[in-house]
Amino acid sequence: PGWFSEMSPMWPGEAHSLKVEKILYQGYSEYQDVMVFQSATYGKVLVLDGVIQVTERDECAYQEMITHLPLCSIQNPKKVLVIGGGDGGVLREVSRYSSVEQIDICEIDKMVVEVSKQFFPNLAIGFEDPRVNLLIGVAFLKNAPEGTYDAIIVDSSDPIGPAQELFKKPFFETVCMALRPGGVVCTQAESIWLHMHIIEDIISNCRQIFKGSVKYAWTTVPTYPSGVIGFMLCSTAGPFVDFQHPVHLIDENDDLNKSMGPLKFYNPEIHSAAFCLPSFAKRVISSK
Ligand SMILES: NCCCN[C@H]1CC[C@H](NCCCN)CC1
Repeated sequence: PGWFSEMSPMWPGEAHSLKVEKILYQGYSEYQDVMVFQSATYGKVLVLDGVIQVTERDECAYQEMITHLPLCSIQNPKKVLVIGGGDGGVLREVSRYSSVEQIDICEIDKMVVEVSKQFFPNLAIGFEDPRVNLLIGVAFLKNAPEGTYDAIIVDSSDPIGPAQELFKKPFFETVCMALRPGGVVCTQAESIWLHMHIIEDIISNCRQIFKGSVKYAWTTVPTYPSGVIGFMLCSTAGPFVDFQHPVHLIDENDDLNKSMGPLKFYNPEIHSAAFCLPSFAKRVISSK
């Protein structure tokens, strides 16, 4: 009945709208307002504090890129940590790797997990993998184990709200300590059309903390404001990581991948292309 418009001070003067067929859930967790609606053309939509998180139609772009950009850049990831990601989509993508032995996920809001399990079975399937350990809350981050993870994926919402700490320097230091030498992190890194200042801050923090590679990639997600979303890819000191040329090819015929269904978005060419930037962004990002 009507339209949902995504308005926010984070993208002033613009709003992406989706035609609503039916509101399926509305609730308040201890951290944020949670809503799910059936849209006319993008499937079900998850909204937190008025901000679109995932839609069934285009979530593949975000979940596949934020996961495979880091994991295809290293050999044989074994231990993976997901921060945020309570909808389960990133877990689904991480579970495609037979080399992975342990997937820890640290999500602040258990309502996101419960709502995803109820309304987004194709994302929550990620929680069914026996390698997954779900930790609710932030305590884990306060004393994350050092030098443990091959890869950390920070699948966060935006700087205004519960995820604001995940965009600050101390958090990047915690992530760096939790990684093994040559380990990689991939974070949700906003939009080059909307947030060049946020991106500049993230880049300068990351260049100070991560002594390996620091690269920015981006992709298209129609239902995120400005239609694009970026990723910050960093590696710690140790074995060199060339993010722009994947060293691992996902084998779509192995059992794990078959059970997750074919990749809808990610492929090796779009992996490399994701690091090509328009001049206005390249000028800022490469110079930092
Ligand atoms: N697993 C999906 C989690 C969703 N991540 C974020 C949801 C909010 C979205 N705002 C985009 C704001 C403009 N860059 C960024 C991705």
